[in-house]
Amino acid sequence: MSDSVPSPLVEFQHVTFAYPGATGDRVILNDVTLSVPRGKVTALMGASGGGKTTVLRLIGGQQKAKSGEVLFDGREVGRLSQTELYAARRRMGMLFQFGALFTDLSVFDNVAFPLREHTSLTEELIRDIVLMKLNAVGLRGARDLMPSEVSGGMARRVALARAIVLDPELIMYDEPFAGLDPISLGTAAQLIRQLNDTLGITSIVVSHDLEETFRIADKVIILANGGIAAQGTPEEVLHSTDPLVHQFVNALAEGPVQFHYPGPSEADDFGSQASVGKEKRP
Ligand SMILES: Nc1ncnc2c1ncn2[C@@H]1O[C@H](COP(=O)(O)OP(=O)(O)OP(=O)(O)O)[C@@H](O)[C@H]1O
Repeated sequence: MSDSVPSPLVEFQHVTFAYPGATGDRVILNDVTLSVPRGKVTALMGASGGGKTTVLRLIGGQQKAKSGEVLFDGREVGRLSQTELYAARRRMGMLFQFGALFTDLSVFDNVAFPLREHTSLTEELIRDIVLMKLNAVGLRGARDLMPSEVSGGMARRVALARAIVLDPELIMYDEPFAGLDPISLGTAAQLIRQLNDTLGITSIVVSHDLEETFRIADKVIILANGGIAAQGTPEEVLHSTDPLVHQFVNALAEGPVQFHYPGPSEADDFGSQASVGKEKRP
């Protein structure tokens, strides 16, 4: 059998996940099947609260699927022993929203932290690795600065250097562009693409920024209403005729994905004469 396409690094097979709620379980993912190809940049997009971060947490084993399988490199994450799970997590880098740095450690020591914590490498080797990673994000010269002395965009890059310092096979970015100005955003996006290709890693990017994300992604997965509305190349997704996807790529507030988090009706909260969002005239 010829098998030239490598197996995906991450696969979800019929995954259902719910958070317990006061009035019963709240289903966040319902029978979700998706795959993340090796060596590629996969974007995970969808309306706020749609479960994107939950997908990352299921991959990292911080949450467990209610049913279905979450596979990392062919092994079911939910069935790993504690030791195996830690070993799997060391193969994953995670960069959460603002990638908080330790404020009392220099840029260098921030990046060195995982190496000192998880390896017994000599300080000499640590120095070389840290400077190599800082070089990869263009900040070798900033090694002695404290986090309070770097800009937001630079801090993001330091956090990125720290996330790749243990040479992960998979790197998960949760909203890496949040709060960045357009120029830093473009740089950050290019950096994600470049690191993916030069380090030969697999990247998952959760993002709300359609333009930049579609530009750097090889694959786009759109989550909506607990399921997958689309998955394919950016081109395929852009031309999807699915109304959910159309709403999303055209950033429409009204459509099959509801803007409002489920809750009491406006009439319940504001009375039957409510006209929320409309200014009252004096
Ligand atoms: N620990 C928790 N306990 C209960 N509910 C949670 C918990 N974490 C998240 N949720 C709920 O699960 C849903 C999905 O959350 P998640 O963070 O995965 O969404 P998201 O797509 O990443 O959203 P955003 O784009 O706004 O970051 C949300 O409605 C949220 O309120």
